[in-house]
Amino acid sequence: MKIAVLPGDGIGPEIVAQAVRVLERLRADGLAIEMEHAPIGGAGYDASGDPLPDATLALAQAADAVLLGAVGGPQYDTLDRPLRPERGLLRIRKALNLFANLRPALLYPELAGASTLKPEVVSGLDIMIVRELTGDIYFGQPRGIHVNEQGEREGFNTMRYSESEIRRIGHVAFQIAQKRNKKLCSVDKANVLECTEFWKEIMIDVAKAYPDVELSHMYVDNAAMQLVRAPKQFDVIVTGNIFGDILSDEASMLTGSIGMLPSASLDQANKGLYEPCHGSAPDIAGRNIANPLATILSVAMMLRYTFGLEDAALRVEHAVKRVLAQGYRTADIAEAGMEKVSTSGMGDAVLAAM
Ligand SMILES: NC(=O)C1=CN([C@@H]2O[C@H](COP(=O)(O)OP(=O)(O)OC[C@H]3O[C@@H](n4cnc5c(N)ncnc54)[C@H](O)[C@@H]3O)[C@@H](O)[C@H]2O)C=CC1
Ligand SMILES: CC(C)CC(=O)C(=O)O
Ligand SMILES: [Mg+2]
Repeated sequence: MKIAVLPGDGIGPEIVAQAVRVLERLRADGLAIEMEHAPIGGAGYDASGDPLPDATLALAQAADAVLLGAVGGPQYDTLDRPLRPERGLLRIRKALNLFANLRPALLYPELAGASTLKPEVVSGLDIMIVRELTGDIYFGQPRGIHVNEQGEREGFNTMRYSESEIRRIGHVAFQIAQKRNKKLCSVDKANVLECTEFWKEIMIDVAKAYPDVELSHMYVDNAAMQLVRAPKQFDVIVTGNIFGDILSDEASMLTGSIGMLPSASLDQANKGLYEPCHGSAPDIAGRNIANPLATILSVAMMLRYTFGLEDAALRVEHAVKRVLAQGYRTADIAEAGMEKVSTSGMGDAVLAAM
């Protein structure tokens, strides 16, 4: 199992270090895991002037799976924007054809008090957000900032989806729904945006191949509201790139913290890139206080989706559950009066629980 490890920036190296310890422990217990590190994002730019250096992309392409921390930081938010996502993060997603982004928002019962919602509203919460990851307004051309016909500067992006892009993410979502509670909600803004009107039309057509799955539709503004009103009405959500990006950050708070939300980004053959849903958190970087559990849970997703090692995935997930039951909390999930552990302290606890 060849794993490319790309820690990135900000808290990326801190949280990835804890996930690597988990992989090392699995290796010590017999799994044939090989890891190689490479820079991405600001680390790549600082090393070679490129947020996705050729050697990093080649390593990721040759690997079976990629473990990523996060990229970005205020030092790169200059006018020339050296880390424009289409040069780094979006580029690696496209190059590896990672069109299916799975973001499970699962509430560990031990964290019910850390959720922004009342325990009775969130207890038992288990939503799978299936986000299309290589299309939509994040990739659509044309895009840019130019002077328009009135002589005024304007910025513009293009929301677009081809039929085949919608169909393939639709099939992924329906197949996941089949294995769960056979309920799929497609989120769009079909009342205003032709692109998502088309999305809805194709989803309805894909549904014909899955008569056992109940397909519903919801506008994204309502979905954002329903997620905080009555989130347990959802089981599997399928949506486009930008809506999925936003709704998954929102859903993370139902589970206690964005530091709890892992993700898998998969191609057609389940080769995958695994990363927490959050960013590089520059506001807490370098202080050993970030929550590494989303990244550790991303390792569990890697074991499950790319390597088919369900037992190893469960071992990691059970260890996370155990440390939460034992009362270990990083600052983001600590309720008032609870003792807080550091990033590495949480890693120690997970390893001990394994
Ligand atoms: N996949 C990626 O690499 C992503 C990168 N970014 C980049 O990250 C940078 C910061 O972006 P933000 O909008 O601030 O989003 P962010 O997700 O990095 O942080 C938002 C808030 O959540 C907190 N947070 C995030 N992860 C946490 C963790 N593991 N433990 C505890 N608290 C955590 C942060 O401290 C911050 O208050 C930007 O440069 C952005 O472009 C943002 C999202 C995804
Ligand atoms: C470049 C952005 C699309 C990264 C992000 O916020 C995400 O994938 O969640
Ligand atoms: Mg995001």
